[in-house]
Amino acid sequence: MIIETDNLTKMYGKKAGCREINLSVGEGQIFGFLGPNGAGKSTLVKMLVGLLFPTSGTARILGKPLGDLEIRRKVGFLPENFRYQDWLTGEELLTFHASLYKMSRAEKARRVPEVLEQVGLADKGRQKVGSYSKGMQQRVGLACALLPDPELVFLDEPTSALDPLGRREVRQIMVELRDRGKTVFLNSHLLSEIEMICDRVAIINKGRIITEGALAELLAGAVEVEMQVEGLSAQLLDELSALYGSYQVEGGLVRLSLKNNEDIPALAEAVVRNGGKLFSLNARQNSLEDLFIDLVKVGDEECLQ
Ligand SMILES: Nc1ncnc2c1ncn2[C@@H]1O[C@H](COP(=O)(O)OP(=O)(O)OP(=O)(O)O)[C@@H](O)[C@H]1O
Repeated sequence: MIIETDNLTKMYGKKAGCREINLSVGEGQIFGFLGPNGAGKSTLVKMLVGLLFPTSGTARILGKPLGDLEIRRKVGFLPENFRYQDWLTGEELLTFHASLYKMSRAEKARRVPEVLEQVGLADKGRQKVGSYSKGMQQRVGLACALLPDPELVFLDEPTSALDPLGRREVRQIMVELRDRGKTVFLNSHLLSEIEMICDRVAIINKGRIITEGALAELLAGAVEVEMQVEGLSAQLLDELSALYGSYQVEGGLVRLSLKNNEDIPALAEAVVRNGGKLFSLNARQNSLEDLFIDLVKVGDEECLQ
């Protein structure tokens, strides 16, 4: 495992940053870490990159305990609130970060132009960071994170300042990293972005992980169906109720939820067998946004009880 945490907890005085986090992130995947504002995402990432000490619990990164210096050289990090030295040029900033990574002179000379190219700033390296747009500053931050060709890279909202084209380019960079066997730990509020590229996700709310798994499996459940049916008999409605629990009828439209796509043929068959005329059937798979809102809402309601 590339990241393994065991009951990792951070308390800020009496307030929890995150509690009893047990996560495993495997090699060569893009792992999406999401949660509402103040849920504990940055707290966890800061502990994993060594900026905060856990209050209790342990974690291993690339097989070594937190704080191992050799491992830190193999880890990249783009923080959420990036702010770099305005007076340095892009090249100078990267050269400084390369020194922090203890790169040799030759390595610096090779990697700095490479990462500038990778993030689309090849012709801006001699320009002062203070004159960069917000999107360019985010790109140079990403370049810092990619500098050591990391085995594991933490990206906290890496596309928040980028235009749609820039977002696509950064997604492409993340996918390329994964294709080269690297692991990307991605914090993002852009659920569509997470849905597009992540292999696994975890959702955190109020400091605790509330779900974790392969994205495809998490989204495999609940399919919302809307059917236009003529001839809705009591017998048909009884069967729908017996098979699928609740349903709603409005005019000739019937709406219900199925556990997954596999149940669609049986539903159509039940309508026809009970004398219904099926004019249309539209099925919509739950999106990550639906899942996120449902889970976070349930968590909040439980807290109020
Ligand atoms: N230095 C700190 N001192 C006290 N409380 C803190 C500190 N940093 C974070 N917190 C609290 O810990 C909780 C988790 O904060 P954290 O910044 O990890 O959330 P987040 O999920 O990253 O939020 P966002 O999406 O808004 O960036 C919040 O309740 C926050 O107020």
